[in-house]
Amino acid sequence: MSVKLKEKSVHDYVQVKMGKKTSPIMVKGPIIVGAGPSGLAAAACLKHKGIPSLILERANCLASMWELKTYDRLCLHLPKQFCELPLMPFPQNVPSYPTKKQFLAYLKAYADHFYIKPAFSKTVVSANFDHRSGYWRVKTTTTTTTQGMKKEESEYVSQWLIVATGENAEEVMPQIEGMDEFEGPILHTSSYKSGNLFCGKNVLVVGCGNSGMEVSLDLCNHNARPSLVVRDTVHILPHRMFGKSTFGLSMSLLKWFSIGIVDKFLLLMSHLMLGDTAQFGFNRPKIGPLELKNLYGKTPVLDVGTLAQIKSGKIKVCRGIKQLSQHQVEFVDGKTENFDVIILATGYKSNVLSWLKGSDMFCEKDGLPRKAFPNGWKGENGLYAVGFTKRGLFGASIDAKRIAEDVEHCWKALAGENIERYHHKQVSWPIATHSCNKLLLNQNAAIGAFIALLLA
Ligand SMILES: Cc1cc2nc3c(=O)[nH]c(=O)nc-3n(C[C@H](O)[C@H](O)[C@H](O)COP(=O)(O)OP(=O)(O)OC[C@H]3O[C@@H](n4cnc5c(N)ncnc54)[C@H](O)[C@@H]3O)c2cc1C
Ligand SMILES: NC(=O)C1=CN([C@@H]2O[C@H](COP(=O)(O)OP(=O)(O)OC[C@H]3O[C@@H](n4cnc5c(N)ncnc54)[C@H](OP(=O)(O)O)[C@@H]3O)[C@@H](O)[C@H]2O)C=CC1
Ligand SMILES: O=C(O)C(=O)Cc1c[nH]c2ccccc12
Repeated sequence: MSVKLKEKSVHDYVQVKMGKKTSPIMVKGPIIVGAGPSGLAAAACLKHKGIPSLILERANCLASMWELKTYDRLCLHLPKQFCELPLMPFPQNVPSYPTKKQFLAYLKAYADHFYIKPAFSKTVVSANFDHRSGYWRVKTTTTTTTQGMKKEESEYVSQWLIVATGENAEEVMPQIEGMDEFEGPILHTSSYKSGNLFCGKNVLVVGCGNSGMEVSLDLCNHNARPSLVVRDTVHILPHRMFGKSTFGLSMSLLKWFSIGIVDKFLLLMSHLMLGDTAQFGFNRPKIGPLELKNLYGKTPVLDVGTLAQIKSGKIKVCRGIKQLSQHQVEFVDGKTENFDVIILATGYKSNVLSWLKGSDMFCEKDGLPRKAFPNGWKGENGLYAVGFTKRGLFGASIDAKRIAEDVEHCWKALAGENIERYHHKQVSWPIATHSCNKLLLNQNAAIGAFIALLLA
């Protein structure tokens, strides 16, 4: 059964002032942290089941990682059917590998379709489960610049908390000896837009994941002189094989063959199509590409033309960095070279541990769920995680569907006890006198204040 609810925006939530203290904002349905693809997918799956939710987002736009932290030439590496969110496919006129702009347009249409209206500029700074009340208490700060810098603090309360802040929430900024002495700019790929700013410059790109490889190619196409730091082993695969996407082909093969066999096939094809990558400085890991992704989440590089530029000598490959000085970089093999700019393509990390308190669902080492895929989505006390599977957008969609189903069980229990009253007596929804809730919850201000008192 799905329960139709009146649409609500964050402005409809009740906030009660009690003296100087602002009362918590009671949220109907789950609080979702993050308005990226994962948060949107979770909100849409819930909405589809008639369950409202509230997304808290630190940026002032949807999918801020895609909007603000990606380079101009970025396209999805995987075909669109592996990147669509639940319940709404990409439009047919979008190409197989959507551009960043097309992907963002799809996400906007998705949010509009499901009437998802996140609360923007709300950075979640802490989330605690209150065992007394059985509710999650989520604190945010808002920084507004309209009347100078103004910091506002708010608290939101719900019995469900869905973490959707992503595997790429913060940049990994390595500490390299002599970094302070280097006189040129040092930037992370999250602030790199295009090679046109670097024409004629010697640029060192640190890190050879998909970002580092593609940024090196972009620099090359804009007549900069890139060098790429490769400190460890990496799998490079052709982006396409037999006119099909390597990823899509692998997924089809995995239906029939073991991961070991598919990996052997991928390595053979890669050798035939790209040659021995070790000759160009890319030693392959001992574990095959799909197995490595599966076990450790390390994504193989899907080559979109970088290797050809390396073969032609337009992009140089260097070993790990030993230290930096004013203009120079010394590598671990003793070589030194002058550079104008350093671009850190050193990846990203989760930020969950910095704000989620009192839960051991996430591992202290990497801020990802402790339980391996496909079980990482569910924690204790109404806590969920979406988009931490190391399986890209496809993994996020799987999580979102599971979470919505799980919340629905509890929501239905709620509905079962209140549906009669909702329909016949026209009271506001939900009035929670049910097994999942430990508190009476209404959106009316007086009860809001009462709960605020309990929580204080
Ligand atoms: C360059 C790049 C390209 C990629 N391409 C692909 C691809 O082609 N296919 C694929 O499947 N995957 C791809 N990925 C993987 C990527 O992780 C997903 O595409 C996707 O963005 C993940 O969505 P998400 O919502 O989990 O995280 P994000 O998109 O990172 O969204 C998380 C949101 O949470 C917000 N947030 C973080 N902390 C807080 C806080 N404390 N309070 C409030 N809000 C907060 C952030 O501002 C952000 O808007 C790519 C990743 C990168 C970096
Ligand atoms: N079009 C697309 O679909 C694209 C997708 N992506 C995805 O975005 C995610 C992030 O990718 P990306 O930004 O490349 O990050 P990754 O984490 O995939 O790669 C980071 C790279 O930096 C290296 N590195 C880290 N620290 C250092 C250091 N101190 N010195 C030298 N090298 C270092 C890592 O090496 P090591 O392995 O040794 O730690 C690794 O090669 C991935 O999932 C990727 O697939 C990215 C770009 C395009
Ligand atoms: O871009 C990413 O990081 C992704 O997670 C997408 C992805 C999931 N599984 C893969 C296997 C090979 C290449 C990319 C991916």
